[in-house]
Amino acid sequence: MPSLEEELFPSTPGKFKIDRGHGMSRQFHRCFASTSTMFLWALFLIALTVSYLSFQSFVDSGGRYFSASWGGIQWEKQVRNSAQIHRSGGMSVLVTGAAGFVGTHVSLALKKRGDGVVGLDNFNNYYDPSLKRARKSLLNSHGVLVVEGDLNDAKLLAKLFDVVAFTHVMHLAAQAGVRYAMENPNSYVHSNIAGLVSLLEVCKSANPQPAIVWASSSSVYGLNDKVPFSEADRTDQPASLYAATKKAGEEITHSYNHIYGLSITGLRFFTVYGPWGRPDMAYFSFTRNILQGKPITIYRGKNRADLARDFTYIDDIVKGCLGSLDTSGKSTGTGGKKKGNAPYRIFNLGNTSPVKVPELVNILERHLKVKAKRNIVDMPGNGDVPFTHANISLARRQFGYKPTTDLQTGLKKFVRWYLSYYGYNNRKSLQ
Ligand SMILES: O=C(O)[C@H]1O[C@H](OP(=O)(O)OP(=O)(O)OC[C@H]2O[C@@H](n3ccc(=O)[nH]c3=O)[C@H](O)[C@@H]2O)[C@H](O)[C@@H](O)[C@H]1O
Repeated sequence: MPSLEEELFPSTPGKFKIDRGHGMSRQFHRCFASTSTMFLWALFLIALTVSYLSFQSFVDSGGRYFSASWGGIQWEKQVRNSAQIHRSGGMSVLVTGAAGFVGTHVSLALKKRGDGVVGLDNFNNYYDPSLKRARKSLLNSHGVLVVEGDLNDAKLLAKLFDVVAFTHVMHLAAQAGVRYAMENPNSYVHSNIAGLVSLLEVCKSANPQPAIVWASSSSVYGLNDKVPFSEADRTDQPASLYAATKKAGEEITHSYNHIYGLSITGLRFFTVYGPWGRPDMAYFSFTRNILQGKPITIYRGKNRADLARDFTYIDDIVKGCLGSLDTSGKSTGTGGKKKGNAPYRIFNLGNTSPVKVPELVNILERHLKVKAKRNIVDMPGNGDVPFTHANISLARRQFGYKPTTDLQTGLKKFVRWYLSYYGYNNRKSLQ
């Protein structure tokens, strides 16, 4: 006896048996056959649509399945735990760039005083990612989860805001470095422009909207030669693409403040240094080279003038970041709609006492007890500015910002950390 399927879809058309003797029955049979065919086709199409949709959602969440590590009930639980507030009046903060230099220190300080902290970092290889992994371990050991992901992953950002109603965002993720912008300009656009906008888009739609404090840079003063640099000074002459993207960030955040009522605070950091610092920065790479007996290149400005920086110790910067978070004021919008004016602030966070680069090297030599092999060259046209010097009175007035660590003291702490981190303390002599 043929099955229903065989009856409807005979293997060869010739096998289809037609009963010529019974017209009614033949019509009925034809009608039945075509209804069943349509039914099966419909089933087939539904199945096709369902499998297409589930494949699509699988691909959409590809970031999760293919490249990294977020999503799922367990992950959400970890995010919630990390964001848990342990003091009255505390905040829950999303720290972007948490495995970076400033991000690590700020995350630890927030966690230590009882705030909830969730970190986000893409662990790119601009500099040794193993240092970022070590910072991540440090954060984990203090109960701070660092989610691995990129600012441009809007789905991940939205998910984080679904899981936690962050009160604040401390946005420190960026492509840093002044001179590297000539090598890899697109990385600055990717992180400092596109990444910033991606973050602001999610923040503006969040309900409640968080207040945002973010890292701008002293480099926005560019060719400004009015000293010390005040927030009201001109910032329309950037000397590097890095500076230009940070300046663009100030304008972009202003537009989100204006349209959506996001509370924004931009912090112009002045050459931040200290333990767990960035290996691409001069104080760090000079230390490495001096210890390895390699020469260091010291740039010199016009007319053989030494370059100078308002080097600022990390602990002072952390105090400035926390002071900014504490006084940020609320965003006013909900669901992407502005409900009133929100604060828009910009502060210098510097040390107010510039030091010439050769003097920085003198201090390192004393702490390391090793002479540097100095190679002094005229500053190439690489985006550097001759000097920086912060006026910090605005931050002092607003939240009592007062740096207390001079370069001599700060570098001593950095060198102690460096020797211990890279294992020099266990060796008989410095190499
Ligand atoms: O305040 C900022 O907004 C920026 O600070 C930092 O930039 P810079 O002030 O340029 O720091 P850094 O590279 O340590 O060079 C220090 C000095 O050493 C000189 N320098 C540098 C390298 C070298 O080989 N030789 C040399 O003389 C160099 O010419 C300069 O005079 C951050 O990197 C940047 O991300 C941003 O945050």
